[in-house]
Amino acid sequence: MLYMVEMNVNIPHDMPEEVANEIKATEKAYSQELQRSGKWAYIWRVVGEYKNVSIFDVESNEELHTLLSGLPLFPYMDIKVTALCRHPSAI
Ligand SMILES: O=C(O)CC1=CCC(=O)O1
Repeated sequence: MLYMVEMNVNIPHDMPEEVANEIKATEKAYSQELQRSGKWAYIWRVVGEYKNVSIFDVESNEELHTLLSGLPLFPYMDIKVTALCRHPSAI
Protein backbone atom coordinates (compact mmCIF):
# COMPACT_ATOMS: atom_id res chain seq x y z
CA MET A 1 0.00 0.00 0.00
CA LEU A 2 1.31 3.41 -0.99
CA TYR A 3 1.02 6.53 1.10
CA MET A 4 2.09 10.12 0.65
CA VAL A 5 3.29 11.41 4.01
CA GLU A 6 3.91 15.10 4.66
CA MET A 7 6.06 15.83 7.70
CA ASN A 8 6.31 19.35 9.03
CA VAL A 9 9.06 19.66 11.64
CA ASN A 10 8.64 22.03 14.59
CA ILE A 11 11.59 21.66 16.97
CA PRO A 12 11.03 23.86 20.04
CA HIS A 13 13.22 26.97 19.94
CA ASP A 14 14.36 26.35 23.51
CA MET A 15 15.69 22.85 22.79
CA PRO A 16 19.50 22.87 23.22
CA GLU A 17 21.28 22.61 19.86
CA GLU A 18 23.23 19.48 20.91
CA VAL A 19 19.99 17.71 21.82
CA ALA A 20 18.36 18.72 18.52
CA ASN A 21 21.42 17.59 16.55
CA GLU A 22 21.41 14.20 18.30
CA ILE A 23 17.72 13.67 17.51
CA LYS A 24 18.29 14.69 13.87
CA ALA A 25 21.21 12.26 13.54
CA THR A 26 19.11 9.43 14.98
CA GLU A 27 16.25 10.40 12.66
CA LYS A 28 18.58 10.27 9.64
CA ALA A 29 19.84 6.78 10.52
CA TYR A 30 16.27 5.55 11.16
CA SER A 31 15.00 6.95 7.86
CA GLN A 32 17.95 5.67 5.84
CA GLU A 33 17.44 2.15 7.20
CA LEU A 34 13.78 2.29 6.11
CA GLN A 35 14.84 3.70 2.72
CA ARG A 36 17.26 0.80 2.26
CA SER A 37 14.44 -1.64 3.11
CA GLY A 38 12.23 -0.07 0.39
CA LYS A 39 9.49 0.86 2.85
CA TRP A 40 10.41 4.56 2.69
CA ALA A 41 10.44 4.79 -1.12
CA TYR A 42 11.06 8.52 -1.61
CA ILE A 43 11.81 11.59 0.46
CA TRP A 44 11.89 15.14 -0.87
CA ARG A 45 12.54 18.41 0.90
CA VAL A 46 9.82 21.03 0.39
CA VAL A 47 11.69 24.11 -0.80
CA GLY A 48 11.74 26.91 1.73
CA GLU A 49 10.18 24.89 4.59
CA TYR A 50 11.41 22.53 7.31
CA LYS A 51 9.12 19.93 5.77
CA ASN A 52 9.40 16.80 3.66
CA VAL A 53 7.07 14.93 1.34
CA SER A 54 7.67 11.19 1.38
CA ILE A 55 6.24 8.07 -0.23
CA PHE A 56 5.93 4.95 1.94
CA ASP A 57 5.28 1.47 0.56
CA VAL A 58 4.04 -0.66 3.47
CA GLU A 59 1.65 -3.54 4.17
CA SER A 60 -1.00 -1.76 6.22
CA ASN A 61 -2.18 1.36 8.05
CA GLU A 62 -0.90 -0.24 11.24
CA GLU A 63 2.59 -0.74 9.83
CA LEU A 64 2.74 2.86 8.63
CA HIS A 65 1.57 4.10 12.02
CA THR A 66 4.22 2.02 13.78
CA LEU A 67 6.99 3.34 11.50
CA LEU A 68 5.88 6.97 11.80
CA SER A 69 5.38 6.89 15.54
CA GLY A 70 8.91 5.45 15.88
CA LEU A 71 10.48 8.50 14.22
CA PRO A 72 12.79 10.23 16.70
CA LEU A 73 11.32 13.57 15.53
CA PHE A 74 7.74 12.26 15.86
CA PRO A 75 6.97 14.36 18.97
CA TYR A 76 8.02 17.47 17.05
CA MET A 77 6.24 16.92 13.74
CA ASP A 78 2.83 17.56 12.29
CA ILE A 79 2.18 14.62 9.98
CA LYS A 80 -0.41 14.33 7.23
CA VAL A 81 -1.00 10.92 5.62
CA THR A 82 -2.73 10.46 2.25
CA ALA A 83 -3.46 6.97 0.95
CA LEU A 84 -2.64 6.51 -2.74
CA CYS A 85 -3.81 4.12 -5.43
CA ARG A 86 -2.98 3.74 -9.08
CA HIS A 87 -4.54 6.37 -11.34
CA PRO A 88 -6.71 4.77 -14.06
CA SER A 89 -4.89 6.82 -16.72
CA ALA A 90 -1.45 5.77 -15.53
CA ILE A 91 0.59 3.92 -18.18
O1 LIG B 1 14.24 16.86 8.01
C1 LIG B 1 13.12 16.31 7.89
O2 LIG B 1 12.34 16.51 6.97
C2 LIG B 1 12.73 15.24 8.90
C3 LIG B 1 13.31 13.97 8.52
C4 LIG B 1 12.67 12.83 8.17
C5 LIG B 1 13.65 11.83 7.86
C6 LIG B 1 14.88 12.54 8.08
O3 LIG B 1 16.03 12.10 7.96
O4 LIG B 1 14.64 13.82 8.46
